[in-house]
Amino acid sequence: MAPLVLRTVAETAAWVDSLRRSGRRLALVPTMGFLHEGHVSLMREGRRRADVVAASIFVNPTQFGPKEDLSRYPRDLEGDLAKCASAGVEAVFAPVPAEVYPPGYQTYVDVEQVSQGLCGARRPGHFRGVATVVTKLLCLFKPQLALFGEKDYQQLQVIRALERDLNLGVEIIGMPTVREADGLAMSSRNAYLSPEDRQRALALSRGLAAAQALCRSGTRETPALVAAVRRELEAAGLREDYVELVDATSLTPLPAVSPGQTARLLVAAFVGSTRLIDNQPIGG
Ligand SMILES: Nc1ncnc2c1ncn2[C@@H]1O[C@H](COP(=O)(O)OP(=O)(O)OP(=O)(O)O)[C@@H](O)[C@H]1O
Ligand SMILES: CC(C)(CO)[C@@H](O)C(=O)[O-]
Ligand code: BAL
Repeated sequence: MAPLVLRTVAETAAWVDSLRRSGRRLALVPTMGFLHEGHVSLMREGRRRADVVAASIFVNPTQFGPKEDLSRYPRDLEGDLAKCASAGVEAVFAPVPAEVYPPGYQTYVDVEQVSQGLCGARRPGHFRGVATVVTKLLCLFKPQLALFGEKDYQQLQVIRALERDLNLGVEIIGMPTVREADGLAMSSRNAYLSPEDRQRALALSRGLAAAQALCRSGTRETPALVAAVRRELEAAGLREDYVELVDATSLTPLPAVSPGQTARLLVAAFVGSTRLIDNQPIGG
């Protein structure tokens, strides 16, 4: 069935109220639209864990830097609604920016520590925008659970922190990265890639796999693991934004992967003008 499309905060609040009166458990999947199988995996898991799934489709202006791709970010509401329908989504919040940030809007959420490095360092203000809109969505929908992808690994840690620090009482579920058959992490921004760039973009997942193989064979020091990723980026002619090995929860940089440690290797790189990210657990 086609999902109910909610355009305003007032309509959404009324829908949420009636849902709460019915006692049904709600799962929320926030997105920026141009949906792919990664998003659909979150929706299906939400359907499995709750009675009702709602999604938001909102290209959030506050998380884009002044020179980033806000105006050309891919959009396809009609196609997205069809995908939501087939994933069993009951309602989709698809507001215009002024509905989320009306004149006089002045409240922002800063998650201090986990926002600092990685994408936070490379995209100043990005996680302030993400944390603000996600807090607003969680307050509006009051879901029992909300699902996010590990593809945006730092974002997931930022959202876990804000939920905990603000006592929002929402279960935050992190879901594994859905990949194309050749390993490329699915991402709405893959739509920007020419066929040649699409091939070159494989260097991100290939580099992470090479580092993991190296680690499994006993090389556990950060410089060697990072160099394994860099080799793949360089061979494909990609421009590195960062390659870092960090603790999987605090995201603080690690000098090496210690035995039994949960570490995460993260990469961001430009394929032409398109910035892509990927990550994976490493060691263990
Ligand atoms: N390949 C994926 N596997 C699992 N979850 C994903 C994947 N891609 C995105 N998600 C998750 O879907 C949610 C919405 O993400 P978003 O709409 O920004 O999609 P995106 O493909 O990450 O877009 P972008 O290309 O702008 O990074 C986020 O929680 C994100 O982590
Ligand atoms: C979580 C999110 C929907 C907030 O705008 C966005 O950052 C995304 O799509 O990952
Ligand atoms: N998927 C994270 C949203 C962004 O890059 O702005």
